[in-house]
Amino acid sequence: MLGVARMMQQPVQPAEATRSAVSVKNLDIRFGGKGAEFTALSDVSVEIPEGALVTMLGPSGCGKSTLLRAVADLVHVSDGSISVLGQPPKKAREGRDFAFVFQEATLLPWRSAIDNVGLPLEVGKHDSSLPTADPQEMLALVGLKGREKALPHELSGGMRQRVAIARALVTRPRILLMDEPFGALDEITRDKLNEELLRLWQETGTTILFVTHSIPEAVFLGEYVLMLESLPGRVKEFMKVDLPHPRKLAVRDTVEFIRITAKLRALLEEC
Ligand SMILES: Nc1ncnc2c1ncn2[C@@H]1O[C@H](COP(=O)(O)OP(=O)(O)OP(=O)(O)O)[C@@H](O)[C@H]1O
Repeated sequence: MLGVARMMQQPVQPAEATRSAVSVKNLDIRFGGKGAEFTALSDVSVEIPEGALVTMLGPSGCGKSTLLRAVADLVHVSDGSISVLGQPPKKAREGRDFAFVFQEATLLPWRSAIDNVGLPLEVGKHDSSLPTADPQEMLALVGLKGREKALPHELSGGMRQRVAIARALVTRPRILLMDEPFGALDEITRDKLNEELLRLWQETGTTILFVTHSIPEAVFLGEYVLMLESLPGRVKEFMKVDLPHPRKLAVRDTVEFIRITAKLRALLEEC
């Protein structure tokens, strides 16, 4: 019966279907051994269009990070499937098709900003077929031109996170997976980085999957918002954000922005 229901369920799709960067079909993720099994994600289906910036919202523990980690081949898929640019996540990882940015910048404290950015290139330097970008250019792209030689402790939290983003971009990933990357930053820095991320997204054309706890951040950044509900984690909503680009922070004062955030807040309360 479950199988029939699953076959009938269609993946949640954006209004204008384009090529998918990430295709998730009937995904189940369970943790723990037999008898102590916990279902983190159940029957999750979603299509992330190539080049889209999709923000992910949902109550704590609903499985946002688990979904991101499954796309990155860091979590075992119990049932269903994930396809990243038409291949299994493991293949996409080997081809460096995606990069991950975490809440903490996790820079090597003894390496300068430029050497931290260049680190992924050292790891894959034996394989000349892998795409690379110039670390200096990537630092300039995130607004850190002139700070190449600075050590992580000489940079602010926001600057360290920019270094982490530059490091993620240095392998020219087609997909950027971001797990609450600005969650630990103060509001002013976060606002600034939000605007910069939108600029980066438009300049690079990278597909971005971005986890956040902030509804305004999800709406400001998102071309689409994916909302998960909890226990077990399921898709609650996949919504297009109809706000024009390029977006500036002032868009948050518009009636349309307030309407969208109110709608999402109401949905979140149901989760
Ligand atoms: N490796 C693991 N082993 C066992 N349970 C896990 C593991 N990873 C995650 N979980 C569980 O899966 C559920 C989803 O966790 P996840 O971190 O994905 O949620 P989240 O939505 O990202 O939460 P938050 O918003 O609080 O960061 C939680 O109940 C968590 O305890």
